[in-house]
Amino acid sequence: MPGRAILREVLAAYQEPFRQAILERGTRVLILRFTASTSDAWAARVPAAVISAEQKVRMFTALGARVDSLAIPDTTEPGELVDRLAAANEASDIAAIIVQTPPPPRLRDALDLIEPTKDIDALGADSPRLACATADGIVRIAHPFLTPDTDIAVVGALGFVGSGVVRLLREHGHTPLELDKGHDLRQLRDVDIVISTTGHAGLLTAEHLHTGHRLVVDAGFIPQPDGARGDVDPAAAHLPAAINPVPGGVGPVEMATLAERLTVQQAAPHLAPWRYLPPIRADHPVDIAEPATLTTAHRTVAELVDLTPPPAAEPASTGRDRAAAPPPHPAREPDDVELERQTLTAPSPVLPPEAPPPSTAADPQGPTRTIDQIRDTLAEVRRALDAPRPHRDADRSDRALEPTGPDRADDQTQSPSRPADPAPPERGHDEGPELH
Ligand SMILES: NC(=O)C1=CN([C@@H]2O[C@H](COP(=O)(O)OP(=O)(O)OC[C@H]3O[C@@H](n4cnc5c(N)ncnc54)[C@H](OP(=O)(O)O)[C@@H]3O)[C@@H](O)[C@H]2O)C=CC1
Ligand SMILES: Nc1nc(=O)c2c([nH]1)NC[C@@H]1CN(c3ccc(C(=O)N[C@@H](CCC(=O)O)C(=O)O)cc3)C=[N+]21
Repeated sequence: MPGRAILREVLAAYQEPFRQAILERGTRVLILRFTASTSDAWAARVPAAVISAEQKVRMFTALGARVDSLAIPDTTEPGELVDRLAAANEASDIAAIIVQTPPPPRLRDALDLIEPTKDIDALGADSPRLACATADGIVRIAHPFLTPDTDIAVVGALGFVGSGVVRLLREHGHTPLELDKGHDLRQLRDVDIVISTTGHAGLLTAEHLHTGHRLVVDAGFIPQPDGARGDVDPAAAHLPAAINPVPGGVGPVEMATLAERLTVQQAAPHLAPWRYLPPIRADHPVDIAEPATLTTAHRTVAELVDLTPPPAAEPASTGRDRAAAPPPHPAREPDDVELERQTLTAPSPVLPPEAPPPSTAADPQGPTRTIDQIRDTLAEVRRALDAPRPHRDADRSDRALEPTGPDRADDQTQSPSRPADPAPPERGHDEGPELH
């Protein structure tokens, strides 16, 4: 799952039509995080919050928003935080307020005061959104892999991200197995899809994962001196048929979802949700941002879900004969994996705004219907891509993230504790196209 390519493509699609409008509105976003005065379990979460805040600054700036990125001490009095949030609620040019989680426990309740219309990451009790942007992105990635009878497990199901994933899956008609601390994680062996959101580096090993897993979404992001880790033990990451990398997976996907949330709210209320389509067939090439970003083992969806083989009349013009593809579950040979072009819908206004992604979850027609729906979507995407789109130039992905507007991002108290990034606080709003 090429998270960075997804983010580039989503931003490229939003910038050309909407960036100017967002600039002209003077849209502001407040990002608030806490610095650590201790070295306990809560403080261990701060580096991920720092990195994530930086990514949000870059992404919102690229969209044309002005970002106030503020770090305040974890010793801040609740009343001070309440005052800051109240001021931001009142400020008519502040469109969105994001407080980096987890907050210090004694400040948690203040998040419920965020004005619901500005709560684009579903932090407060009254947020109109069902789940945070990360959970939303995870479920979009998993969606093409889901059929009504798919068994899904969410690990870390009681947490900020995991609980959102559970809510969204339920809304799609699924009943995930919910696992959290104290549960026997070997139950994961019995499901088709694993979504892991614990933040416990290397938790899932070959004891839990195997070649029958169609998809593992690893949402863990644990910065370490030699780079970020996920929940999946790197020694077991080759086992599932599809798995996202960390970094380069869920993080950028979250940014793409947040970008959509702000764009919809500020400039494009009828914008269709961006969608992710894994490769279907080699003879259905769909445009892609950057195949070189692929770092994951991929199979076609036809191999990943229990599908009847495609009609014999379908030509397999390139690559392997899909109709002869093996069933999904037997142990995979190393040479049974091929890197294929990933597909992403044009998330832009060229797509009909009224069309939500086809839901396969509660479809009584079963898996065959799934592939039909995906084919329909692909046809739609191809039509969209055929339309003239100036920003789809060869070099558009390099231009996509260049913040060309004013950059008020101003992270006032960058944490010195970030282990993965020795770069100075000024790092990056003009350092290049990567949101990394
Ligand atoms: N875009 C991205 O890439 C994002 C990544 N993240 C990452 O996702 C991870 C989780 O974040 P968040 O949801 O905010 O964290 P939370 O602390 O809210 O949730 C984590 C959940 O996992 C549980 N858990 C911890 N260890 C285990 C274990 N060994 N077995 C089973 N369950 C366990 C926790 O239980 P308990 O509370 O009892 O410890 C908790 O319920 C972090 O690494 C975070 O950095 C988060 C947001 C976005
Ligand atoms: N209210 C709130 N919402 C969050 O979504 C939230 C949060 N608080 N607190 C902290 C966690 C962590 N998190 C990440 C987001 C993006 C990357 C990301 O983009 N990472 C890059 C790597 C960046 C780098 O290493 O410099 C990648 O995976 O490619 C990582 C981590 C969101 N979180």
